[in-house]
Amino acid sequence: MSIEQLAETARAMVAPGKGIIAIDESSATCKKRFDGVGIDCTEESRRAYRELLLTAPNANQYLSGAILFDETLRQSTKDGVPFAKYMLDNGMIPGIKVDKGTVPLAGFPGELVTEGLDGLRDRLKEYYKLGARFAKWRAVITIGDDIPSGTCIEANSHALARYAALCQEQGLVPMVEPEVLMDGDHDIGTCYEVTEVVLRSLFDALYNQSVMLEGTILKASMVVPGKGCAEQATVEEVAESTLMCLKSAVPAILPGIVFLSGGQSDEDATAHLDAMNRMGPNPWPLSFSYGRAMQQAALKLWAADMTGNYAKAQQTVFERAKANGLAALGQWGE
Ligand SMILES: O=P(O)(O)OC[C@H]1O[C@](O)(COP(=O)(O)O)[C@@H](O)[C@@H]1O
Repeated sequence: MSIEQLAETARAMVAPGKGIIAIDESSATCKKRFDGVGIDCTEESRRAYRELLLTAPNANQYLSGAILFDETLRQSTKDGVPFAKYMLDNGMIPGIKVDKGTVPLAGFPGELVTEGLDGLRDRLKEYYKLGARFAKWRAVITIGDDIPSGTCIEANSHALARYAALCQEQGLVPMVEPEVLMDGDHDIGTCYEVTEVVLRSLFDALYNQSVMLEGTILKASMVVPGKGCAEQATVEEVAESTLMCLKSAVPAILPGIVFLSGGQSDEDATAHLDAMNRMGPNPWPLSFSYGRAMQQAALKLWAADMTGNYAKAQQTVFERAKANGLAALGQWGE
């Protein structure tokens, strides 16, 4: 796979006014979300829910792609069209979550490292055949007393870089996601410092593993105070801090940055993205790869009445996609 083809896919992922819907919850996370609204989590209920999200009428005007879970990439619409084919036919790029989740980092209480490198080359080969053109790996960094440690940051960066190099070898664009969690009572300054160190470490590791940045997308967390912090930040503060942090640590050659929502409200996730784009021009397109901030309204409606609310739930997916697509242009709420 040439770097030009990878770069083309990466640019298409962050095409103007478009972003990504993240529907790659592992079955355990999906169960947590379904339990929250009283839905039985079965292979078929997960399939039906993902169909609702992927086939929301006109949402593809604002969605360049979706991140799927392994199970979903192998599933089809109720009419028998494989989801990957449905997406490609509707102008959306199929992506796949390839990490195998987090485990405690031995010797470092309270810290996590992401697993999934063993056998990854062969899994990527298969995912490519199934239609995936980008792949996501999520590392989790927790802020707390004396953490994150340098060891945790380095271990996660090293794994991210190894996965990214394998993705490019197999023709998939890596979407590297080092998520700094919002859990905790730390202030926005602490989140800034940690995020900056994490990003510097990540780009250092990507460089060391010869990952081509032109064919890489960063999925970043925004710089925000911890959920338990008494002093919450304004939209402008979050946008300014996040932009400054990214500008100080992310090379300009990167084709784009997308954000995770991390537990922010739908409105906040959109407002923050919009504000950052209004503060541009920025070195890279800034867009979204939201999970909860794209889905939670639809999930609630669908849970309340699966048949009666089906169209309404799909309409909210369209509305969330449109709002975030406009925010990616800095034109939300005009
Ligand atoms: O815990 P899991 O199953 O890996 O899922 C974590 C989720 O976090 C994300 O990376 C970001 O989602 P949010 O926007 O809801 O924070 C999703 O892509 C993914 O589904």
